[in-house]
Amino acid sequence: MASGEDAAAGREQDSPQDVQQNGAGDAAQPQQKPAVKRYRRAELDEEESKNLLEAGEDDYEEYVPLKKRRQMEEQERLARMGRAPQQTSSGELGGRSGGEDSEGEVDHRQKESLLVMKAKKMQEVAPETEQERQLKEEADIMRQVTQKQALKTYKELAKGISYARATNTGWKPPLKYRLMSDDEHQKVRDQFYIICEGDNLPPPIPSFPDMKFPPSILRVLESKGIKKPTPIQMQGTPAILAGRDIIGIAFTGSGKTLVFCLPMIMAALQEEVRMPVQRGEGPVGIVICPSRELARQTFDIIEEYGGALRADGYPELRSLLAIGGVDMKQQADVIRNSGIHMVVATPGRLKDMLTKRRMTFDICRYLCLDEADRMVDLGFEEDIREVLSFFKGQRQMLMFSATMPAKIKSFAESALVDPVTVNVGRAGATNLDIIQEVEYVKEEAKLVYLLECLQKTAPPVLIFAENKKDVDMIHEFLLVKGVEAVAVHGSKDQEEREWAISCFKGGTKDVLIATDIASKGLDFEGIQHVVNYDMPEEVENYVHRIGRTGRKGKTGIATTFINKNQSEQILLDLKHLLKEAKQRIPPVLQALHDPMEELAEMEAISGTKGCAYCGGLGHRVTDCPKLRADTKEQSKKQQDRFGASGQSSGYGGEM
Ligand SMILES: Nc1ncnc2c1ncn2[C@@H]1O[C@H](COP(=O)(O)OP(=O)(O)OP(=O)(O)O)[C@@H](O)[C@H]1O
Repeated sequence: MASGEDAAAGREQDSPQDVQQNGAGDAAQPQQKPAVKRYRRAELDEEESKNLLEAGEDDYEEYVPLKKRRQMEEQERLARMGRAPQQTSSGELGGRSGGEDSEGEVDHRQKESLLVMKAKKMQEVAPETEQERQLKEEADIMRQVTQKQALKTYKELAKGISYARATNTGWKPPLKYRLMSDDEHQKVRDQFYIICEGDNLPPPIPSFPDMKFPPSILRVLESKGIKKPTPIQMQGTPAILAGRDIIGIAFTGSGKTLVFCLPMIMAALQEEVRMPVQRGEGPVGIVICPSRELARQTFDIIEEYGGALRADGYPELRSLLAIGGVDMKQQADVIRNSGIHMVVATPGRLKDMLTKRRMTFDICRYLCLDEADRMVDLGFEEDIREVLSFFKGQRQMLMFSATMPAKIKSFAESALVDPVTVNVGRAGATNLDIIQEVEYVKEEAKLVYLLECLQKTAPPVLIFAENKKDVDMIHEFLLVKGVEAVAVHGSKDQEEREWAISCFKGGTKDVLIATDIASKGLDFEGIQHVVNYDMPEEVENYVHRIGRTGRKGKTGIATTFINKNQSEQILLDLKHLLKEAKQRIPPVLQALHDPMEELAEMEAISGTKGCAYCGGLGHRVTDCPKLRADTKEQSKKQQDRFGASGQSSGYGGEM
C-alpha cells in the first residue's frame, strides 16, 4: 500500500489543476510550470500532440513534492488572509518558524486538518452584508407567516387528496378565439395591461356575446350601460366559464363582481337543466363576503340576472342571502321548502348553517371568496377553513380582491387547482381615476374643516372614520349643522344598517359616515367625493375606502386628513401610493425621511416592492406594523384559548 504521502501525491497528480492553482504563491515554481508546458508543447509535432491527446497525456503537470506543495498552500492561505508569509530559518517559506516539518508533524497536521481547515475556510468566507442579512430575515418571516395549513377539507388533508386538473364545465371559447395563436391572445392582454399567469391560459374575450351568455343576461348588461367587458372581466370571465380556479386582482370599481357572479349563474342554470335542484338541496354555487352589506349587494345582482332569465322562460334559479343579524330559521326554511341554487353569505352565518345542518354542500361545486384578503385579515380564516371542510369533492374556487399581499396569495394558492392568476394593475394600487388630496388638519380643527370639505363636490359624499365613536360624533355634528346624513358601523343593528345604506343608495340622504365596514366592495352610484376623517391604520383600507369613488371610469376626489396622530410608517405608505399614482405629495409627507430610497436595490434583488406582508410600499416586512399587531393579536388569542376559563374565544363575529 502506498504511504499517505505517496497516495496524496498520486491523487494530486491526478488533478493537476489543483497544483496549478495552489502553487500560485511560490515565486519560482508556478512560473516554471507553464514554461515546462510550453516547452513540451513546442516540441510536439501535430501528430504527436494528437497521439498524446488520445492517450490522455496532454494535461501533463510537473510533479511537485508534497512538502513544497504544503508550503505553497500555506503561503496562498496566508496571502488570502492578508498576512505576509513567514520565512523559516532555513530560508523556506512556511507558516511555522523553526525549520522543516518532520514526518510526525505532517501526520499530526493531517489529522487535525479536517476541523481546523473547515474553521479556517469559514473564516475565509466573506462576511454577510447588511442587505443579505435583511433579505434572509425577510425570507424567514415570510416563511413563518405563510406556513399555514393548506386550505383544504379535513378529509383531503387527512387522506392526502389533491386534485390535478381543473373542473370541467364543458364551456369553450368561440372558434375564432380558439383559432388565434397564443401571441395574438397575449397582444390583447398587453393592450389592456392584463398580467396573466398559469398553464394553458384561456383567451381574453373582449365581448360579452362572445362569452356565450344567454340574451337575457346580455339585455340586463346593456340596460346598465355595460357594453364592453373591463380588462378583469375580459380575462377572468372566460377562465371561470372554462372551469378554472382563479385569483383575480384588479383595482376598485373595475367590475370584479360580475366576473364571478355571471359564471355562477351559468353553473346553476346548467345544473338545473341537467338535474333540477330538489327541496332541501343546494346550493350549487356560493359567494362569501366579508360584510353583510357587501353580501346583500352581491345577492341583489344575482337576483336581478336570475330574474331576467326566468322572465325569458329559463328555469327558476333560487338564491339565498345567508348573513348574520337575520333569523336563521327563515333562511333554513327556504332551503328546506324549495332547495336553492346560489348562496351569498358572510362566513360566520354560513359556518353556523353548515354546522347545524341547515345547509349542505352535497351538490356545491362553485366557491368564490370576494375580498379574500380582507376576510383573512378580519379573522375569518378559521371559519373559511371549516366551511371548506363541508365540501364533498372538488370545487371550482375563486378569490378576488383589489389588494392581495404575498402572505394571502400563498395561502390562497394552497387551495387552488391549476389556477390562473389575473392581475390588472399592481395589487394594492389605487385607482388612477381618483384625485387624491392629503391635508394636514389638527385634531381639534377636523370637524369644522370637514364641513368646509363637503362643499368640494355635490352629494353624495362618503366619510370614513376608523372608530365607531368618531362615526357617531361626526354624524351628530353634521345633523346639527343640517346635513342630511346617515351613519353605519358594526354596533348598529342590522335593520338600522340596511336602512342607512338604502337611504344613501336611493339618494334620500346626501352623506354616509361609516367605519371600514362600508369600505370594501360597496358600490354606491355616483360618489364624487370620499373624505377620510382619519388615515386608516392599514394602508389597504385606504385603497378600499377611496375606491368608493372613481368607479365606472368616472373621476372622483378623495380627501384625507392627516396629523401627528398617524404613525410615520402609515404616512410613508401613503406617500408611496401617491407617488405611484402620480398625485401631488404635500410638503408634510415630502419632508418624511424615506428609508425605502436606500432600499431600492434590495427591492430589485428581492423582486418585492415594499412589504410582502401587508403590501404597504413605505416599509419592508421587517418593519411591518400590521405584522406586529397581528402577531400580538394571535398570541392574545392563544392565551384566551388556553386561559383560565378554558373557553375558546371563537370567531370575532362578522362585520
Ligand atoms: N364592463 C363594465 N362597463 C361599465 N360598467 C361596469 C362594467 N362592469 C361593471 N360595471 C359597473 O361598475 C361598478 C363597479 O363594479 P364592481 O362593484 O363589480 O367593482 P369591483 O371591482 O368589485 O370594486 P371593489 O373592489 O370596490 O369591490 C358597478 O356599478 C358595475 O355595475
